[in-house]
Amino acid sequence: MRTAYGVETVRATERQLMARLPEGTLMQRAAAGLAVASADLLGRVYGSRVVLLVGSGDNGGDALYAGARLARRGAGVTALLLAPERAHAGGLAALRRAGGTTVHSPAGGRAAGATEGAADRPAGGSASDPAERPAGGPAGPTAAEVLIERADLVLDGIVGIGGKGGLRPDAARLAEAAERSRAAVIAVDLPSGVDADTGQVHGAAIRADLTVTFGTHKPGLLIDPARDFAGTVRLVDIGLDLPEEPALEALQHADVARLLPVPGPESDKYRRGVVGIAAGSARYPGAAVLAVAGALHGGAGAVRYVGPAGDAVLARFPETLVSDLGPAKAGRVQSWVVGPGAGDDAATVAQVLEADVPVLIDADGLRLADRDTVRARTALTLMTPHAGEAAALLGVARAEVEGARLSAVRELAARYRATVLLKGSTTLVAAEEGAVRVNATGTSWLATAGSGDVLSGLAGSLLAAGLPARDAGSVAAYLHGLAGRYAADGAPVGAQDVAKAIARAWRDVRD
Ligand SMILES: NC(=O)C1=CN([C@@H]2O[C@H](COP(=O)(O)OP(=O)(O)OC[C@H]3O[C@@H](n4cnc5c(N)ncnc54)[C@H](O)[C@@H]3O)[C@@H](O)[C@H]2O)[C@@H](O)CC1
Ligand SMILES: [K+]
Repeated sequence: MRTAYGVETVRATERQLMARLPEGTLMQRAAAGLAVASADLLGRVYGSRVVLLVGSGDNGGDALYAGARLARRGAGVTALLLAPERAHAGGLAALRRAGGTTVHSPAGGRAAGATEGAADRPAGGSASDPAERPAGGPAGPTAAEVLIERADLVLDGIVGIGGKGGLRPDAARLAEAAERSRAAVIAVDLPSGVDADTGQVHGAAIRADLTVTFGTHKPGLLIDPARDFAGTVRLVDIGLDLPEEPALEALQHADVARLLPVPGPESDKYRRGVVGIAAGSARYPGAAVLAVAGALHGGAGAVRYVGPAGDAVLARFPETLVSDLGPAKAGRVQSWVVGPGAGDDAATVAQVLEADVPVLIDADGLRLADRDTVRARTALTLMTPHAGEAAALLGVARAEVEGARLSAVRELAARYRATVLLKGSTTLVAAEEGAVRVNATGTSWLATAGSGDVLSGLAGSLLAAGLPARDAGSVAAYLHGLAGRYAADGAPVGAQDVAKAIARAWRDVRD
């Protein structure tokens, strides 16, 4: 299991540990790990050009100490100090002792004002806003920008877990220069400008190829949009003694393998669970077929279908038990999936919600379900909205959900007293309490019509097999994401192909 802890927890555990260790030990551990990761990325340290972006906190300290280690191995290291008077004193001294140089960098000075290797001098004037640049003619690159442009590696130590809001203008300009440069960019602890706890990005942020994070992953490193800024994430152990329950957790192959329902010698189709699918309409029969396709691959012993698309379902999947009597009279099931392609059939949704078994509500079902009835249910409820549907359920704009996915999914779970799976490039699953699960196996090719119907069937099937809602949702998202990758293989993919590839995902996870 990959886990992530929020800033408050990191700070508390760091305090405990620091009280027992000589001063500066943790920063040295962090810097050592950062230097190793930098050397790995550079390949050859000797003769390489390394630029450190240094803010006013300990994040900058990490960068300076790592820069000192690289300088000792023969790299040419220049630190751009955003606030020289507040830069980490010990780190500055270490860098200078190792032969590194420092440059004052509110990015105002023109390139002519900077000489590479000029130690301890301002890189030009103090103008830090484009409006303050010398008038007349297009402004050339600043000294800092030229250094970044020529670098092989940029270490982003502008701000770490102490960051508040988006980057300030002078820091934002360095982030833009780093993005333009061909240099590899390593974010120290997390990309400056992203919110460690939520994954929100307010304005400019560093775009990293690699993030070297200390002690634990931070939630923001696993959730979009911030995840996209982090690149590959490498965790450096600094010895933190973290509490049992993380803020966020991400299943890995071994976790999924442990959770998958596997039939024993005594199993028959009823003991393995029957999943009921109440989906599709005369207008959208395909949604029923796809939900059934997902359900057949989810580990339940049988799939029961109710709705107007029975013929279409049977034509594709003759093993389905089809009924046209409606959910209440269809026969026993251990879980229901309701909503995909349901159109305006509110009566079916209402009948399903009355059942005393776990219910998965998706798509049209999310719109048609009576909210008080959902809240009052005693059996499990799993809701599977995409960002647009989540926005409608919360009464906010879609962009608000997309920008703050973690708080949106938590809020939905609390408001509807349900487990909620929020679909997207990083799918999140939140129950009313406990760690939120994040899934990152997906691919953007999965954003295809019908793909969500397959996911619903799959997750519903896992519910019927007896998995709790959080496990059913996160295991389904994991398998579905993998299946999407296999089916797409770098090219557009249809939902049916995703359903077919679930078996391969299942086998790979169990191997
Ligand atoms: N506390 C510890 O034991 C350890 C901390 N470490 C490092 O220390 C970092 C935390 O250090 P700090 O608490 O000093 O905080 P940071 O260095 O993350 O940031 C604080 C400074 O950044 C400035 N700042 C805040 N928001 C900004 C923004 N949007 N734009 C520009 N500047 C901004 C603040 O004015 C403040 O001076 C971690 O992320 C990690 O890199 C590591 O050395 C490991 C050990
Ligand atoms: K950083």
